[in-house]
Amino acid sequence: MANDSSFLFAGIRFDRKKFGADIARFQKKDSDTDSAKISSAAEEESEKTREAVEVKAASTKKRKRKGTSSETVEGFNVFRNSTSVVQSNDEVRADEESVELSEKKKEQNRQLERDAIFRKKHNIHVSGYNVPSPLQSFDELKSRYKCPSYLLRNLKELGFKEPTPIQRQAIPVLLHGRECFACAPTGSGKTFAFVCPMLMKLKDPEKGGIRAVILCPTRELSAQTYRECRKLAKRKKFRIKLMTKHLLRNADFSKFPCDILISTPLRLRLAIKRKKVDFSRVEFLVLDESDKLFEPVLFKQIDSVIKACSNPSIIRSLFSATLPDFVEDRARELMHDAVRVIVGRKNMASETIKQKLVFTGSEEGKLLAIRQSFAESLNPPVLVFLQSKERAKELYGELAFDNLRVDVIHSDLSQEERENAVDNFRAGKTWVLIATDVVARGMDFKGVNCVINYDFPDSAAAYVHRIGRSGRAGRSGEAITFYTEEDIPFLKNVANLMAASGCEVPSWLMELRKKKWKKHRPKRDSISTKPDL
Ligand SMILES: Nc1ncnc2c1ncn2[C@@H]1O[C@H](COP(=O)(O)OP(=O)(O)OP(=O)(O)O)[C@@H](O)[C@H]1O
Repeated sequence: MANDSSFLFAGIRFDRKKFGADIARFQKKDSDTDSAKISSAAEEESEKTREAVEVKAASTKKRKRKGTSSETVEGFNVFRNSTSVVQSNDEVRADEESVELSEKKKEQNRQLERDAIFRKKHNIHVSGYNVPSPLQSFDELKSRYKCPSYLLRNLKELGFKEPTPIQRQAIPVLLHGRECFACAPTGSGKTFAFVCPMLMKLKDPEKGGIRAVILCPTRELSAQTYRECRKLAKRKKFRIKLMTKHLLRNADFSKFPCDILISTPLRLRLAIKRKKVDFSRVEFLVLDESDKLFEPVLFKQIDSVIKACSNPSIIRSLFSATLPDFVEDRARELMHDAVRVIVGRKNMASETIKQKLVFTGSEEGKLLAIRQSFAESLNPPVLVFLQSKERAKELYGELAFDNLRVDVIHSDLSQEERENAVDNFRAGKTWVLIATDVVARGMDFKGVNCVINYDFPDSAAAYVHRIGRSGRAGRSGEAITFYTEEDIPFLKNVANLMAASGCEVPSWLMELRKKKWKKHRPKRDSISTKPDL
């Protein structure tokens, strides 16, 4: 009978854990009833049999596993269905690891979700593999990336309380050693977005050659970036150098300790060609206003710099407020596993600028309109853009005697004259600065209240960058664009940019047809009212 019962119960799994309460109840009754005794005996028997079977199974399993694992069977744990489950240490660990892994995965997914919500809130769009989480605050520079205190102190002194959207995303990307191409509106703090990770990664000053390079399309912008870098690196003895004509001529580049070098592409190209400057140790290369640098005229120059920066672990980044597709394509070819960061919409004008179009009919109409505008309400500083240096000089010739504090900047001036023009405008000594596109990009003249496009810009990018000299760092600004008959084919292009950045545009403008707009610099009548001698 015992054999019979053991036969009957062999293989039956009774989940003692699950039915623990019932077992206790039955066990209590067992003492009173025969049937209960029988059942208890049967269960005991079954338990013995089960144990025997399971020990056998375990030893078989152990034998099977011999050679692959020397772990001993710990014992019986869970009874599942009708088969015995015996877990080795390995299996237990594997189970634990898989639980841990799935927890980790779940937490990663939750973090991805939080990042996506946060990015949406700040209008940040990213693409690329495994993009690092954006910064919630500058405090995270310390908690996540051990930012040195000198830099945090400098930030405080500059009055930077919260990171701007481009800083929130581009800084972690670069700190993770990822290459990056980024597009964010004018005046949105792109300079700090690349200087901050650069300073953090360089850690301390070193003597062994050039370690980081920032390329800017104009001398004015190079000089500005140099000043910004020095402000941010205050209290740390980094060797930050601006490649001037003087430096290029006189420096001994065989012994040139330099942590960060800022330059226009032409000067670096000359440094490579004439002075055989070694760029093979460069760890960071930034192409600021990258779409300008990728234009054919400058591309040859930057190409030689990119090639000279041969360090295989170099981190390259591209920044601009306008990022045409051809630049993205080049960037992808050039970079490894790059992250793309776009704030707002690509190639969009800043939303803090009130934009207006004014029909002036003719060149005379433009001069009248600007005089009238200044007479009614001159709210300096005002920046006026023209399409060529000749026209800038002509307008200056007209306005210089109008009892305005007016100055002019263009490429025919000496370096010193250009610097003076910028400094005087910054200091408020000049109210109206007449300019060519030489100061259209990157220049951070704080508090420019109004930009006047005296001559219609020659491209969408030129429009976005010119008007972006006002309305910076969250401040409001104004942009007025004069147009004549010749510019009408391209009005729709400006209207689209205006509408995209939230300005009201008359419906008739939106109904116009859009025309491909590039290098629109029509021959215009002279501005000068003085008789030719
Ligand atoms: N986090 C911040 N908080 C407040 N101000 C900031 C912050 N970051 C930068 N700024 C300020 O914003 C201004 C514009 O910054 P920056 O010149 O870097 O803009 P940008 O995006 O490079 O513009 P552009 O496209 O015209 O070159 C500067 O005066 C800078 O000091």
